[in-house]
Amino acid sequence: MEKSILRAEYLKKRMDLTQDEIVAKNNAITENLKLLLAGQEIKTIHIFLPQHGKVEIDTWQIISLLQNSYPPIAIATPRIIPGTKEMEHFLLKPETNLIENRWKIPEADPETSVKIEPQIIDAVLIPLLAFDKKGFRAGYGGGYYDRFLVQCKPDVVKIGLSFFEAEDKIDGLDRFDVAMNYCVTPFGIVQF
Ligand SMILES: Nc1nc2c(c(=O)[nH]1)N(C=O)[C@@H](CNc1ccc(C(=O)N[C@@H](CCC(=O)O)C(=O)O)cc1)CN2
Ligand SMILES: Nc1ncnc2c1ncn2[C@@H]1O[C@H](COP(=O)(O)OP(=O)(O)OP(=O)(O)O)[C@@H](O)[C@H]1O
Repeated sequence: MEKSILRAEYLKKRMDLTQDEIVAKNNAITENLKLLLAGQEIKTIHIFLPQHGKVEIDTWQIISLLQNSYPPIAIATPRIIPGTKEMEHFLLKPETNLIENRWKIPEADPETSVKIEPQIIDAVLIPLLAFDKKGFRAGYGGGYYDRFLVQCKPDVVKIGLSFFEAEDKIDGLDRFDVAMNYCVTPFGIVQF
């Protein structure tokens, strides 16, 4: 199905989730991600922070788990460079000062945080609305992650997080679309 149609359909599917379903799905995604990360050698992981007021995966749960159980793993988080479709990246620590951007996505304060280069990142957790059986995704449509992922090292592990299962095929992909290596859902780990 066409990317733009899937985007609208999955925004609605998300809005229709009950609070109980959201909690259960977040817990299952965190558990499944834990299993996936246990088999990887990761020093630095890049994690998006959930948009306030929207139904997104609660990555704070994943962040707490990493900070408590795997403190040597460094966590990086993106900041949209205002007026562009580019992101820069900062270390996320318990003491990091967060500022909400115009879309109510919390971001590290660029004045007081440590900036990192995409090349040092070993794994990226990727937000998405829908994904397909080949590992392609539909996001909010900014193209932020496609621009970012090509700046990472070639063997960076690209991990999508999804509330829902795969679509057969996303149509309307373009030459910039970067496929993921895995997608973690409440139902399991999909490898591409
Ligand atoms: N938590 C989180 N952070 C993320 C993403 C994400 O999906 N989730 N993104 C993933 O790439 C990027 C932000 N993506 C965005 C893409 C488009 C618009 C946008 O065009 N907003 C419209 C309003 C859309 C609406 O409210 O439905 C606008 O400002 O006009 C905003 C953010 C980077 N950070
Ligand atoms: N590396 C790039 N250089 C130039 N344009 C790009 C690049 N990556 C993506 N684009 C363009 O950005 C637009 C949005 O891309 P796309 O529909 O793939 O967004 P998305 O993956 O849903 O969003 P996001 O990555 O922000 O979650 C498209 O027109 C796409 O061609």
